[in-house]
Amino acid sequence: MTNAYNILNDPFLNKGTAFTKSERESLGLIGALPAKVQTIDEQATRIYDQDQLHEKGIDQRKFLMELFNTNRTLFYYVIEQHIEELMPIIYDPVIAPAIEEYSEIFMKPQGAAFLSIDNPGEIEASLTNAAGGRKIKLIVVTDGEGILGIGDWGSNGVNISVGKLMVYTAAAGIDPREVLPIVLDVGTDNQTLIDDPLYLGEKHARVTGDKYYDFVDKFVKIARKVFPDVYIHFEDFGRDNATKILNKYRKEIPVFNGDVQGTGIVCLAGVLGVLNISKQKFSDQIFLTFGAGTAGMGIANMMYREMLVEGMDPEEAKKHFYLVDKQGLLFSDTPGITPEQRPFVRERSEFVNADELTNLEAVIKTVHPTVMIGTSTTPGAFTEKAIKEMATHTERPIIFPISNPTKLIEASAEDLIKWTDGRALVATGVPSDPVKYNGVTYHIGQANNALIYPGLGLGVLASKAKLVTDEMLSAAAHSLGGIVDPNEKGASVLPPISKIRIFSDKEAISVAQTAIDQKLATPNITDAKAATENIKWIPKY
Ligand SMILES: NC(=O)c1ccc[n+]([C@@H]2O[C@H](COP(=O)([O-])OP(=O)(O)OC[C@H]3O[C@@H](n4cnc5c(N)ncnc54)[C@H](O)[C@@H]3O)[C@@H](O)[C@H]2O)c1
Ligand SMILES: O=C(O)C[C@H](O)C(=O)O
Ligand SMILES: [Mn+2]
Repeated sequence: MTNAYNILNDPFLNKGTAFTKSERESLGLIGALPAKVQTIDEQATRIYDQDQLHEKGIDQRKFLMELFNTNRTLFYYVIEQHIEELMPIIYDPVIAPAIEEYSEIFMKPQGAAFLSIDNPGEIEASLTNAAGGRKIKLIVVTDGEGILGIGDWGSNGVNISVGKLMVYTAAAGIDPREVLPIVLDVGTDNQTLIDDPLYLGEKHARVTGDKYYDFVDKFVKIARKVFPDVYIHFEDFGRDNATKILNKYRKEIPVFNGDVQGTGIVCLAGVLGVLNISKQKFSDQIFLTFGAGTAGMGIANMMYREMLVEGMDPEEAKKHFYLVDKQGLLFSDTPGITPEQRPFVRERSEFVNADELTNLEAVIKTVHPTVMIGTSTTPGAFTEKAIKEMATHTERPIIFPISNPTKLIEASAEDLIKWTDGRALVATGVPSDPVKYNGVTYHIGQANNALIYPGLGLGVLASKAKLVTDEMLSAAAHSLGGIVDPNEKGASVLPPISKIRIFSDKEAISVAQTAIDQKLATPNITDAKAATENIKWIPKY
């Protein structure tokens, strides 16, 4: 192939119409492009205008993916110029149909590595091939079992790895040449995919048990061998595996789970944001977790640790938590308690009406939560009656319905504001428009782990941290304050996506500093700010 062909088809080298006259001469591109030499701004305007012509989000996404495949610099330039508008297109919520229809709309593998449990001997070659000689520092990996709240999407789930990595670069300037999206294809229990003649993954039931864990372990070991010091972000694993896998590796290598830890950090940051507005105390809060799965328990643990950091006795702190799942309030004798739920379950003897606590409303009436977080994948579960009940016992109810995508949200921000007469402090997992109520415009924070994992990652990579500790996670959560003015009427409980570059930087520095303080950073890294600045990638030619 000619040089021109190779360059114009390499998303890391291609500048398209922005190649200058002299570059065209020296690279053998003469005549391979139209005459006009454009600036990146001119290119970006053209791309943005074209993208706007598509009515549906999924079509906008397809158009942007073409750009992603051909010119990564311009792609990120456009995304950064319009981050608030385009993040929902490249990420949640439009990522959900893009995953469901992945096999149907497949065009290019987008540089991902597809690792099949049927061929564990190919892991090393697959990683090497997908990296194509690039030095990989960050991996996002999924096994596709628990994609957002939409369940098992098998190897289609690779799109969540691709999408999460896009946010890393757009939000925190992680170098896109140093990242690798991965799917562990261990089969699928989704009959729709098995029946779909176009499905591109392995067509058999999910492999479980030892064979599954051995495969995950092989992947981790080989990835760390092929890409020394690589930071591994696990995403959208199933409820039985997510925390188990995280705990297996987190004391040995730098790993992170987006759903467990990421959601925990962003919700803690949200509650801290609320308390800045309402001037209440963290240690006075009563937490109700609705949907005590991967994310729900990640959040409960993060809040619990914050109680301990504030000096509360562990047994006393536990009393601030109530878990509600399909079975109702979770008791020590409730069938089907998970290992993660076990430390937070209650005793029936604590309640005179324990047997009645089988639905959300009854639980609210009895335990009077001040904070309620929805991670149940159950749309409409926060009913008007339940919310009004909550609001009779607390002046400023803190309510975060964060199930994704949009169709699974427990209640809309608008309803929550109306039902509580503007008293609720709300954040949602998907972006929500501001709510106008009684002359006040309420800005709704997005409690999505995307707000915080990019900054955390930048801090981990900048400090070359050996591990990701609870202290680093806590630093990440605390770093988000000070951006929103809490005294403004209708203020958001979390900073807006439009400022994500600013707060990601702040967060990264705080995380890197914690790694340095904990002696987990590489010894020659002593200045968190400089280290963070040094590794940041900026989309420019
Ligand atoms: N905003 C964010 O950053 C963020 C992060 C992670 C997950 N989430 C969302 O949270 C939801 C859950 O994700 P997960 O990974 O924890 O899934 P999961 O399957 O691990 O947990 C879901 C839990 O909800 C419970 N549940 C189901 N129906 C219920 C009902 N009717 N009442 C009470 N509980 C019920 C399940 O039994 C399970 O324990 C998803 O919609 C996901 O998109 C959001
Ligand atoms: O992907 C998201 O939007 C957040 C979260 O990781 C989820 O699984 O819902
Ligand atoms: Mn997730």
